[in-house]
Amino acid sequence: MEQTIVEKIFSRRCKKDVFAGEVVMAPVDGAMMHDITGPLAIEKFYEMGGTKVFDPKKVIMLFDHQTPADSLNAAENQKKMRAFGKEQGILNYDIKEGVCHQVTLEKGRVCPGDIVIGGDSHTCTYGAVGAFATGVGSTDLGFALRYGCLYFRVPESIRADITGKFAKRVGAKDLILKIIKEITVDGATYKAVEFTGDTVSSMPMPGRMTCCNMAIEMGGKAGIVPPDQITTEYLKGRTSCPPIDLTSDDGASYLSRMEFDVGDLVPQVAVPHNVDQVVDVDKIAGTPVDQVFIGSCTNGRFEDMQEVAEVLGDRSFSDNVRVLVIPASKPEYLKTLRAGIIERFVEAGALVEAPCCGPCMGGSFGLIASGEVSFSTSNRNFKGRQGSTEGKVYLGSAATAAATAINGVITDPREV
Ligand SMILES: CC(C)[C@H](C(=O)O)[C@@H](O)C(=O)O
Ligand code: SF4
Repeated sequence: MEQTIVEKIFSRRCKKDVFAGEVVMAPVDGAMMHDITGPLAIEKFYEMGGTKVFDPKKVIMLFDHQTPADSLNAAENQKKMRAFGKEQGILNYDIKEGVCHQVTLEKGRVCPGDIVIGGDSHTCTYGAVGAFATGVGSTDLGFALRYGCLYFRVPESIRADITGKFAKRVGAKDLILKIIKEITVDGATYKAVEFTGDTVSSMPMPGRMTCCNMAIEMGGKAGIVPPDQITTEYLKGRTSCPPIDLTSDDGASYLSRMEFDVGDLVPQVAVPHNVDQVVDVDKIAGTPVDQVFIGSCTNGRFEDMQEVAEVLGDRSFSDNVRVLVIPASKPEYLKTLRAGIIERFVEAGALVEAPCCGPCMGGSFGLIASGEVSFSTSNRNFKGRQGSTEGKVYLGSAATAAATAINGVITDPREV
């Protein structure tokens, strides 16, 4: 019987043909843990009688959410994880590398066809390299650390066929916001969203990461892009993955198939307080903002920084806006630095911080007060997401964030 890419991955790893709807115990090829959910997973691991993790080489450990430790509690959690990493022989990237999902991919910890879990909902980002990757709770993570496997219900797939060429200043973030608007915040609950079509097959890795990252914002269990030459190029020099041919069969069964043409797509913005409340930028252009955050696992890569720099040119950011820029990882930070872009941002009035989650989830620094408005390149705008429950968060691309930071009001990046 013909299979989707996700069914193929589970069949390969379970060594038998499996299809959507089946519950299987599957081996995990990677387990990511960070400073927020890691400590509880460790507790669960011990509670289940664990002494040695299933394979220290398959555990990815780092701290990114509350870094450098912003409270005594965070410091204690990180201390606990450092000790566990040491005891178990796990390579711990600690606070030095940046946001978990960016780091996991750029360190070559995920191969096409892998099954990877992480104690974080945006683990679905790794679908960008053709892996099945999903966020799990700390109990599941603790179980996987102990046994190296986990129960999964093989998800049905929704296929998003995307065609056409993006207009200038329009890209992957606008596309995924448009898709979320169509599917809604729970329209893909426990489903895999497969991104295909000529727009995706020619999309560079950063855009694929942005799309897969936000699969969870539709309730998706996973997002996935069929691995191809772009994937191979990305993985080169990072890791050596066994060759694998992974595409869905023509007759594979999908829950639904959707088509999107990006040719006439305009910049999209998610307005408070849900990610599927998406409008064309002109509908809310002129809305004053207090803070602009450019960063996160969704849009904190060099390409995003480069686009901000292009939109900015030799101007300054608005005096009425606090502009926080946080490259997602050390290599992305260094690339931005070496291109002279960080210097430009600082001159223009931004505060550039070292790689971490920053204000993305309002757990660390850069919070907004009641009545304040944030424009953010991240992935969530729930009430209270970036500070006060009386604040508002708008989401959009790096280009739209840049234009907004220049004018101090939400601005169409094609018009600056
Ligand atoms: C802290 C963590 C559990 C959380 C997640 O799972 O996504 C965070 O990364 C987020 O973006 O809200
Ligand atoms: S950058 Fe934001 S969305 Fe990504 S892992 Fe950190 S808190 Fe979660």
